Amino acid sequence: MRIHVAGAGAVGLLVGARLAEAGLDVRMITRTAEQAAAILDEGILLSAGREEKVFRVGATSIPGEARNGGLTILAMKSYDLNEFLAALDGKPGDAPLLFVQNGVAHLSLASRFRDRPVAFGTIEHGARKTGLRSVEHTGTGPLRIAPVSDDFRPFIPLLGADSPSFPVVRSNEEPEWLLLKKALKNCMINPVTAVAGVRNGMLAEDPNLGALLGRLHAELAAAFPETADEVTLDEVLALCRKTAENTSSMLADLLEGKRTEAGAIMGGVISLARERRASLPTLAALHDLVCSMERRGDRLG
Ligand SMILES: NC(=O)C1=CN([C@@H]2O[C@H](COP(=O)(O)OP(=O)(O)OC[C@H]3O[C@@H](n4cnc5c(N)ncnc54)[C@H](OP(=O)(O)O)[C@@H]3O)[C@@H](O)[C@H]2O)C=CC1
Ligand SMILES: CC(C)(CO)C(=O)C(=O)O
Repeated sequence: MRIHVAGAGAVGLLVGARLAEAGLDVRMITRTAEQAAAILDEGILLSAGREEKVFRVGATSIPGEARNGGLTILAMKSYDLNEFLAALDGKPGDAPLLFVQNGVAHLSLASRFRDRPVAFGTIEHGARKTGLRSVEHTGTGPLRIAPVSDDFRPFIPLLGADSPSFPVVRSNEEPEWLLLKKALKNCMINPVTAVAGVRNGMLAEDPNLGALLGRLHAELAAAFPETADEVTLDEVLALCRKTAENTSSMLADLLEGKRTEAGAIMGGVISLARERRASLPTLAALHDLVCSMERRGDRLG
């Protein structure tokens, strides 16, 4: 089965390379023709520790190619989904879609594709894009996949890529629940690393940043008590250690002067808390700080 990976950033390149490593027929869908040409000519260069490997995959910059059969993994940022999905909207087709964005904002998109099998995934890998066709695997964790309907069959080919360096897990949880738990972790790790300008591992080492993480955790656990047993502070710290060398996706965006997913991750969770009449003052303050840093770019003043 052909797998299209739409969005060849940190996560897209990592996923594309690891699926190709498992022998799946991968084709990247990039935003620019320049990137598609680079990937086609030279393959994806994946580095993990001291190991470097090149994986030959297909590549195109034509979004409509995702209509031509196969399963499509959407690996762009949450705010870029709409533009890409416009190429599929209203077009008949039964090709499965897997969303792997952080945050909760994109959950509502599933209702636009009632004719297709849709699943939502969470990624606990660390990935850093280092060039048009190169990516560093900076931390291993599971790709969990939860289908919107109970039918997992369309996504079974992805289980074929399961390996110690790229665990792929079939989740029996509701997508809303899976994404909420991951979003809470991102609400702790991403803004703190972004504002402090540190890699993930520092949150498990620096006492002040650790205290801030603890405060955020207590606030989120009070607002979402049903997650308390599954999103423990120890688990969040374990994710920081597993991805110690990673710059979180939010910090990476600020460093590159790109738009962040503050709205999809923090904004989405703040809205969910508001519906329960719970307030998240620490998270709201971090949200404002990240938005201000994003707007000002790296300029002083
Ligand atoms: N980085 C990480 O360690 C992790 C990230 N995530 C999540 O994964 C998702 C992706 O993040 P990440 O890979 O870091 O983001 P990146 O910004 O590195 O990559 C996003 C990619 O999507 C491409 N893109 C944007 N619009 C389109 C389009 N219309 N068609 C095709 N490609 C498009 C961008 O292209 P261009 O560069 O040309 O604009 C870019 O290459 C996010 O939701 C993030 O929160 C989850 C776990 C870990
Ligand atoms: C898993 C983690 C925390 C890796 O940095 C991530 O999801 C992100 O950076 O957005």
